[in-house]
Amino acid sequence: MGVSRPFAGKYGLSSAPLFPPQNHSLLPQTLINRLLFRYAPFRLLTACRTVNTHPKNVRTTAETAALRSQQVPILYASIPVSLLGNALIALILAGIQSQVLAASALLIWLTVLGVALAFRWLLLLRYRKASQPEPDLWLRRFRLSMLATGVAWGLASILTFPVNTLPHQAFLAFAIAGLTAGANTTLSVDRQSLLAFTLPTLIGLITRLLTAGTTMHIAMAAMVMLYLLFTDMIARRTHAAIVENILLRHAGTLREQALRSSMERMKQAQQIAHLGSFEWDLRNNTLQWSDEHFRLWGLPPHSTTPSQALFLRGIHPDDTDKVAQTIGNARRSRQRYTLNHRVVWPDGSERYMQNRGEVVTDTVGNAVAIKGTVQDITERRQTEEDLRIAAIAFESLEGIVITDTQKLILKVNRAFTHITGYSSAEAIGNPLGALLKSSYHDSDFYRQLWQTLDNEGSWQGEIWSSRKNGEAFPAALNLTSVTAKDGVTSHYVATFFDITEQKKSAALIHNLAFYDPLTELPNRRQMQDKLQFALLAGLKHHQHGALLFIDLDKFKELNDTKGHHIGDLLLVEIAKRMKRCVGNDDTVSRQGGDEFVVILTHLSDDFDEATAQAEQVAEKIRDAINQPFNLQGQDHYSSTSIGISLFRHNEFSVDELLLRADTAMYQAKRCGRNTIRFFDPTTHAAMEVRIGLEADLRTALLNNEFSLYYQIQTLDSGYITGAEALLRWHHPEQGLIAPVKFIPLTEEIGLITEIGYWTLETACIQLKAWADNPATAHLQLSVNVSPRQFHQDQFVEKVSAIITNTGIDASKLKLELTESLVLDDMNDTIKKMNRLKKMGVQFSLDDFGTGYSSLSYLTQLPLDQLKIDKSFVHNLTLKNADNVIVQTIIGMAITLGLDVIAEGVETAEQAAFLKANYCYHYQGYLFGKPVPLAEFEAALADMPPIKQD
Ligand SMILES: Nc1nc2c(ncn2[C@@H]2O[C@H](COP(=O)(O)O[C@H]3[C@@H](O)[C@H](n4cnc5c(=O)[nH]c(N)nc54)O[C@@H]3COP(=O)(O)O)[C@@H](O)[C@H]2O)c(=O)[nH]1
Repeated sequence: MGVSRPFAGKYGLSSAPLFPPQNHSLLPQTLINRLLFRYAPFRLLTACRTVNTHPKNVRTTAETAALRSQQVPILYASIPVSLLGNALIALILAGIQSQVLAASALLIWLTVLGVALAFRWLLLLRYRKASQPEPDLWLRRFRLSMLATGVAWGLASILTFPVNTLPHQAFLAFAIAGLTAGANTTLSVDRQSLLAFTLPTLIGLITRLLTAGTTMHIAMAAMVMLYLLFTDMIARRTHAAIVENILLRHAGTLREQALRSSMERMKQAQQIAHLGSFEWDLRNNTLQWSDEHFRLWGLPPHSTTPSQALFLRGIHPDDTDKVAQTIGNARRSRQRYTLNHRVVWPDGSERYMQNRGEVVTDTVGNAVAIKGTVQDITERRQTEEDLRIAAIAFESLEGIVITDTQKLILKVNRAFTHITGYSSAEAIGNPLGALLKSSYHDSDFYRQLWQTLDNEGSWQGEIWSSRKNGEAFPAALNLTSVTAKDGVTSHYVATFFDITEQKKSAALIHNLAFYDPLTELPNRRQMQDKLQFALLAGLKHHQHGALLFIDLDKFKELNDTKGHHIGDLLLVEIAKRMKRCVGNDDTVSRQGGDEFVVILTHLSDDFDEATAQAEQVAEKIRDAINQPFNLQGQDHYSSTSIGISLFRHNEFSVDELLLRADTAMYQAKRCGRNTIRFFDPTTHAAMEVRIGLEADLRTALLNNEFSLYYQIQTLDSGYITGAEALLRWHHPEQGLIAPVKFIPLTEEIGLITEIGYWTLETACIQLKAWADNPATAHLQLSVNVSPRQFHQDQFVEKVSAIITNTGIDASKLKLELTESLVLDDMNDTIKKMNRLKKMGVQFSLDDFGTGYSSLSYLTQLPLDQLKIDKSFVHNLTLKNADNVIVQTIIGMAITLGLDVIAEGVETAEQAAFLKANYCYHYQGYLFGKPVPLAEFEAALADMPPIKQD
């Protein structure tokens, strides 16, 4: 089978016959070849399977398949018409031939033909039913059916050939010629089918004509053969044209499909690459956009007609000028351009585009179009940005190491080199584990580290690593495994900081927080922690511990006289000596100032023995501190007061213990310093009361809880000369509290000055009130002054201010001073008294007789009165010694020209004795107890003053 030359050339097919004749010059041989090779029934039946391997006549399998798929339906579609034609011709032929032939012969032939046609009919039915008919198979079946039909028609020439009637013979030949002519048109789509039909049909006729033997018959046979030859030639041309047509259509379809799929692929590729294309025809200002271009502008493909306005509308306003300028320049210069700009989608989101274009020119160089592409580079930009940030981050101050899955180093950053000393080249390829190794951790540590990393994907912690120079350094390390999308670990990343400085700072902070910077001893906080530990867990069962509260005696004086730097030197030396006095398990701490606390642990189970042990250590400390100190070349002697409190497992809280030791220390101070005292519960109770009172006292003045009571001072005649103002504290819970219970405390805590001025001012206000009333204008008021208040620098000024402010007659104010006050600093006392004296203030020496009571100092003081202490008055007439003392005091007063008053006069006998001994001025319960103002004034009214002679 061949195809036409042009077609074959175009499609690589050959028009050469499948079995070309070997020698064209030999006509009989050619004929034989044709008959044997080209027209042999066997050849016909197998032709569709034959593969032509001739290089110039190669038809692709696809083309063959396409040909088959076109041929078979055409052939089967021709069956109904063909059957009808066959049946009609057969019946007409049988009708005509029956005139001259036996019916039996015709019947046989008709039956044979009927079977062949029925076979074709059934074949058609089965073909129609086949869901996916296999073209080769159905073609072979078709050809077989045509061969059967051809044989049946060939038999017609043998069985229905009338021997004697030429017209009937001619009719037969005419019918067969018509039949084959019809087949030539319907079967030329497949030459094999055509030949399968025509050859047996005509060979039957030719054979019958030749066997008739007449010249006419031989001529007819020759004519039939010529007919066969020419119809075959026509059939070949028709067939070639049909095949070419089919293959052309097939090739066209293929090209179209290829083009379509190529277009589709390009569209997909553009969509995947976010690459749109455009063409701008400058002559008519029209734009063509690809689907993707629309999408890049945030629009559905071809939802609108692309235009310059649409293009510019999509550009970010800030980029419009740049875009217009770049494209304008390209248009003028005919140059290609590339520019990046933003596009704002209708929903407001922004995308980054890369726009490339080139100018198309006509033959004379005029710009006629701009073609180009637009690509969404938002993700790429983001990735580039991420990479840039990652690169910056990689070069952070943190050491970074990236390893492969074998934990072999792939990459390190500059900080890594800076910290470890290893260059990138030295590190890469080495195991990370080797870098992390140091003698600070055992193998278990590293095993757990890698295990945690493998199991949990990360490890964080502090690790000691080594630098290149062998120096170990602490690092805060973070190990993380990097997993790919499939969850498989692809890398490990180690980030670390050198925390050497942090560690140093932390140690410094710790020292500052827990140690006293001067002595380097544990400070109060650490002492409390240690004490807490000793109480909870530090002591074995039943074992005792002891807390020593140590306060230096007169340290303030050293500080004040020699300066703080000398005081600091002493504290440092004392800390050293103390440390030498205790065991390794014991703690010496500095509380602040000159206070130290020592915790002794592991003392005996036996209380007495533990007491002895603690006392022994305390004495050792006291003795050590009693040794002279050399402070900048000068000897200094110091002493301490030590309070001790013993404790056992969790018996007391830290605060309780400290309070106990402090109380004991306070006791030691009161016992004359350089003393050791153990905590005594009685003292403690007193201390607790004292502490409570102290707290209350601090708010008493503010809360107006103080008042003055007044006690009459009278002459023997009953003339009331005045009163002594005595302070009273109305405690909100405890009621009235006597001065003996709180005055000493106010002196200790320094509140006495403030309270003293309140007393003085209140008394002066009262004096002024009395002065304004003629009935009381003569009254004097005695006010007690505490030593601390009197020795205050501003005492005189303050008293003066009160006198001035209240507007009293200063001579009506009598300040009572004690002997101890006066003797404490005689010079200062005399100066102050003289200054006040000049204002008119009077002075009485209180509690006289209980102290020094020396004439020598009395003469130096500007006194007005001596007040005989009530302790002597109490035993008057009962105790001769007191009688003598009182008589002596009265004598001294008379000698010095001073007034004398006796206090504590409770009985008439006492008053009589005093009067008999020339003391005419009294104060005591006999005349009146200290009472509130109203009572005092009522008593005044009841006891009208008796005029003195
Ligand atoms: N610095 C200040 N000291 C003050 C002030 N007010 C009082 N005091 C001192 O408190 C001490 C006790 O005083 P008080 O309890 O008020 O006792 C006084 C009298 O009540 C008591 N007195 C007087 N007469 C008798 C008596 O016949 N019998 C007796 N048993 N006691 C009597 O004497 C105290 C007065 O003493 P004195 O001041 O020494 O004259 C006492 O030391 C007060 O000084 C104050 O405001 N400031």
